[in-house]
Amino acid sequence: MVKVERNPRLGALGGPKARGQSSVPSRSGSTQNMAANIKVVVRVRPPNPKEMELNSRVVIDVVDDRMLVFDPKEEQLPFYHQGVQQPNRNFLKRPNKELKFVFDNVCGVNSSNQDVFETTTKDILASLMDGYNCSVFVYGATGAGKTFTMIGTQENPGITYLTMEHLFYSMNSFEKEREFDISVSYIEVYNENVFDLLKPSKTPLQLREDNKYGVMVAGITLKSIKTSEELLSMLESGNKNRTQHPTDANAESSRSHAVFQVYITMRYRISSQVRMVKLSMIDLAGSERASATGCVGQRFKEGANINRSLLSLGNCINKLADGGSYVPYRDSKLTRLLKDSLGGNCKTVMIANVSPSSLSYEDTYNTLKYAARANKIQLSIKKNIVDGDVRHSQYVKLNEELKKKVKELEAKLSLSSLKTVAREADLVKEKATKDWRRRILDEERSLSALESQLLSLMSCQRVLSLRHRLRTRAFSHVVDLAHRSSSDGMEQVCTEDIPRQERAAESYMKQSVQLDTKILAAWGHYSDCRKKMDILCTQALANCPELDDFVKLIKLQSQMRQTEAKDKLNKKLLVIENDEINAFADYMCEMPSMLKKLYLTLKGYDKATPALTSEYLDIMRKAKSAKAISWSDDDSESCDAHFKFLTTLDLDKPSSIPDFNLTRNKEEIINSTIDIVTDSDDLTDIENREPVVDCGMKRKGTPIKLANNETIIIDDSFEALDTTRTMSSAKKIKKDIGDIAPDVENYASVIDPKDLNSTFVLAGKMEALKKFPIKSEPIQPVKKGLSDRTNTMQRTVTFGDNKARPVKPVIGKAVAFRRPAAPAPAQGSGGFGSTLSRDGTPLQRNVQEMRSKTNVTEKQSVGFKAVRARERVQTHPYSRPNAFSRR
Ligand SMILES: Nc1ncnc2c1ncn2[C@@H]1O[C@H](COP(=O)(O)OP(=O)(O)OP(=O)(O)O)[C@@H](O)[C@H]1O
Repeated sequence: MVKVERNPRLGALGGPKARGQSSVPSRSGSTQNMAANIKVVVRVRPPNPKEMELNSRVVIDVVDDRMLVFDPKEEQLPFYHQGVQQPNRNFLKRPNKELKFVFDNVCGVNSSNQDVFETTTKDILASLMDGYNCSVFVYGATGAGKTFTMIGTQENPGITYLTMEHLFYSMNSFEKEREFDISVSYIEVYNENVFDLLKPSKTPLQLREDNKYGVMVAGITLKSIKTSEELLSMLESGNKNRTQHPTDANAESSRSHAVFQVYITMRYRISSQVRMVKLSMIDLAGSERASATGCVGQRFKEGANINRSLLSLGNCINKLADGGSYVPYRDSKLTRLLKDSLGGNCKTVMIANVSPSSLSYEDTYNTLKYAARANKIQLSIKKNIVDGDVRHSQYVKLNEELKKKVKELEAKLSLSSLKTVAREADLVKEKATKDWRRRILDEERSLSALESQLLSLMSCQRVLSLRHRLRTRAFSHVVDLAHRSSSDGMEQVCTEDIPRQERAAESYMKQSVQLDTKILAAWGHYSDCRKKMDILCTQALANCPELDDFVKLIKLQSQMRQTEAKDKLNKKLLVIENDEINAFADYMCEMPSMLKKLYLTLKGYDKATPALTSEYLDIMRKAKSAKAISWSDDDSESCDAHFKFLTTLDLDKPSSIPDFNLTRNKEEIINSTIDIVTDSDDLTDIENREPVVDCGMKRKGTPIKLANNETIIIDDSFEALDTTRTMSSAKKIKKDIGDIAPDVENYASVIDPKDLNSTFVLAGKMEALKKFPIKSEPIQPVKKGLSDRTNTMQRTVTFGDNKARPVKPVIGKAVAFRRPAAPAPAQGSGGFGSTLSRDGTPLQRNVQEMRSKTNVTEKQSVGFKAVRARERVQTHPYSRPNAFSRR
């Protein structure tokens, strides 16, 4: 069976003429696409001496200029056996393939390079001059005659020379109408490296691929030539640089693929049309079998690389012939270089060189197969024309495009510069914001430190104030107990505590003054810092409004610090108050049972009068009700000023520790004298009375610190005379009232006569004064109170000499706390806490004696009785807390 490989182009186009007709020269200047196949020409070289020597069989039978038969049937002589012709002479012999191939041209063994040129590049030269890229490459096994075909010899130049010669001839013929510019390059691909043959270098050149210009060799040398002779000498020198080594198959075997390229620029003189075309002429290295070439070492490696690149070429041809979408051009440098020739915008001629000898049977067969496959490759080619007019219009268009692009770029640039400016502005703004933040934070740190210090001092102030309040309360109670107790032991116990309390009060005064001073100083610093901070925040917000949240946060932090400090303080106050309440609760629990015992004892002795019983029952009733817990939902408005002071930390307006006994300022106290409020005559209902509240009015039993550092306690049973007069006037008074005020002498002996603020005691003055007619001058209303000394009631007392003298009577009795300093009498000077009066007699007895001395009537002694009654009542433990709780 004969296998026939048909060229499909034949049927479709009807021969070379049909293809030539498809090439329509353009006058319009526009590019025209054209579909064409690769032109495949097979050249069969003559048998070389070796083949002839070995008498190898001829496996190529060239039928005509387009057809050949591979491995044709051999002509067999008839074989007769016993006169009978036998069908097969040699049974073991492989049957011939007898494959018929039809190509665009087949050049037989007798064909010259000129013949090959005529059938190959001469045709495509017309296309080249018409504006098409053209490509010629020779393919075949080693020693098949590729280089001979391409380059040739001196006597028989190859198609490169012939083509170029013809090209120059054509150029000359077109010289009148076109201008030509021609330059050439010559490179080789050796071991997958590209080298420049016109400028030999060991450094390989790199391939670059561009969508518009296709594959390009970077750094390639382009030589301008004017004549074919120039080309010939150039090819000669280039070939000398080409890598060639002798092999068993070829004495001058080319070990590289050589690519000769001609770049032609044609400018039409009339139309200004420009056509830029490229002619590529490629002499491939031959495929080889190691067994045939006998290559080892470097040659073997070369052969492997050659085969690899040719294999890639074969793959590309197969893919292109099959119409595959992906063609593996990038598999090798060779296929990358031939990409344009095989599948791009190029008219391509493939010359397949084969040996006619059966020694190259396989190579020839493969070459023919590849050639037949390549013949199927459909190319889409177009003219590379740039019309002169078009060029002008294109220039205009290009110019406009470029202008547009310039504008775009300028816009981008200005936008970018705007952005840069904006970014710079942002940076400046950011820096300013950061700066403000830093400044605020620095100021905040200082403010926070001062604030913490101030809060700490104020907290200390509050705690101190509370402690003092509690201490004073307890002290008052002790004093009451001491003063009213009928038990000497109790009085002794209480009075022993007095000096300590006195020292504590003094210490408190000092501490409070120190604290006030410190707070005032700290507040000054804090206030300054806060003002600075406020100014800073205002400025920051004016410059950077976005700092609003930050400033709010800073202020919030300050408020939080205050709240935390207040919480801490309140907890502390609560603990202190709680301890106090617990102590008082214990006291509360014990007292009723004791009272009950005492009452029952008295009752047992039949000493419990109805009034006493009534009082007892009343007290017990109150005790029961006091035990009951009552919840108060009163808000802070019902709290006293001291409580408010304790529980608030006002950084806007720091306040001094208010004296819950003396609400006036210290200076006022110092400059004032004392008005003593008395319970008047009837003291039986003492518990039902309103307690003395502030405004300087002193409750009985309240210790009062005088300006001369004396502390007195008020007793309501006598009148005390506060005087700012000299001692002489005091003595005068004493003289005037006689012996009814015996302790004046005693007391006066221990006070500084020069101290006009000294207070002395006129015991029993009330009774004494009653003996004398007193002319009251009710001109000015009586005003009790420490706040305004000038309003103190004044009386004119007419003493024994009938001379009226202004006297400033003070109701009550002021008894000095302080024990007289040496040379105080051993038996005591009658200060408070002593069981002795000023004259050394016990207080109770003193009273009795006073009564007897002054002959006070029973009616007049109501006051004394009242004292005793009050003593009984006020020893009741509930009386004091109750009184305080209502402040
Ligand atoms: N048509 C021909 N007429 C006369 N001699 C030829 C012809 N073709 C080839 N030869 C000779 O055959 C030998 C090998 O040819 P050539 O070097 O061209 O082979 P090649 O295919 O280029 O081999 P390689 O691939 O190894 O370079 C050369 O000596 C050459 O002169």
